[in-house]
Amino acid sequence: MAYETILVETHGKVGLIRLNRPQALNALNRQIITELNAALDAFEADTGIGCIILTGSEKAFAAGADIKEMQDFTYPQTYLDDFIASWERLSRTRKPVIAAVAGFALGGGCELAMMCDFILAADTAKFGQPEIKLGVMPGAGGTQRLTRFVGKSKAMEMCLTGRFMDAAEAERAGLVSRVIPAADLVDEALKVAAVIADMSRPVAMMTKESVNRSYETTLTEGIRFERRVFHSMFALADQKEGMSAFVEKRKPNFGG
Ligand SMILES: CC(C)=CC(=O)SCCNC(=O)CCNC(=O)[C@H](O)C(C)(C)COP(=O)(O)OP(=O)(O)OC[C@H]1O[C@@H](n2cnc3c(N)ncnc32)[C@H](O)[C@@H]1OP(=O)(O)O
Repeated sequence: MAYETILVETHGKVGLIRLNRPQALNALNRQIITELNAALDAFEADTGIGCIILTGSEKAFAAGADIKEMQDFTYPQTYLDDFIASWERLSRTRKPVIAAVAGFALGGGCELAMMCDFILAADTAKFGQPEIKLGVMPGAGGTQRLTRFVGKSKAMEMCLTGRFMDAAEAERAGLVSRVIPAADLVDEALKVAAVIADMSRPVAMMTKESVNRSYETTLTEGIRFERRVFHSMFALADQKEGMSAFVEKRKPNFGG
């Protein structure tokens, strides 16, 4: 597929997807979501890729859903088309996905970042759910994921006032895993992604699935799920390789 609104690169075992509609601060229209989903499908199918990075530009990760495209939508159209459902493709990605966020991550942009497995933020990053200022509310998981990440009080304040959170506040609140100088963001994300991509592929994917399960089940069920998946890892050659490498004082070479 030829892409017009995203740039796609591979760096060794890492797939990099860059949102690229600079004239609209990466506002998320149908085309950009369709292309993002196609790139995710391609990286998932590529056995050479072990980790994916989603990033934007220096000014904007994404300034939200495309307001100019949305402004004339009607209720029957949004319902019948199940508007936004296709965005969830990102959250169903089985390989690990890192969001590398610089500049604005607003509305659907913040929601897209939260669908990734963790967020590395540039010191320029600004997160917000300003939909209320447009007469709507978040529709791509903002009220749910933001609340789980930063707690009810902060999520409620952000969704009800549209206030932006800077990178330092986002780190304190647990929305992002780390803040990085803007100039180093993508290089650092590539380094982190390369570390993940060198791990056992099935173990990384099962670890992702297990951490995500904690958001969807009770503690007892989550612990049971984790233990069963953990047991299954002893069927993997990578478990033998990882533990032998430790005992033999060498670097493991995981085959996946
Ligand atoms: C997922 C769901 C269901 C909902 C949503 O996501 S709703 C959208 C939520 N996001 C927003 O409300 C943010 C809207 N944008 C802004 O508030 C500002 O653009 C800004 C604060 C991010 C940046 O302001 P700045 O003054 O630096 O830049 P602008 O001149 O305002 O923007 C440049 C250029 O980009 C267009 N733009 C920006 N955001 C969007 C958007 N979400 N949809 C469509 N277009 C957007 C903006 O109109 C301008 O283009 P023009 O010069 O051609 O008007």
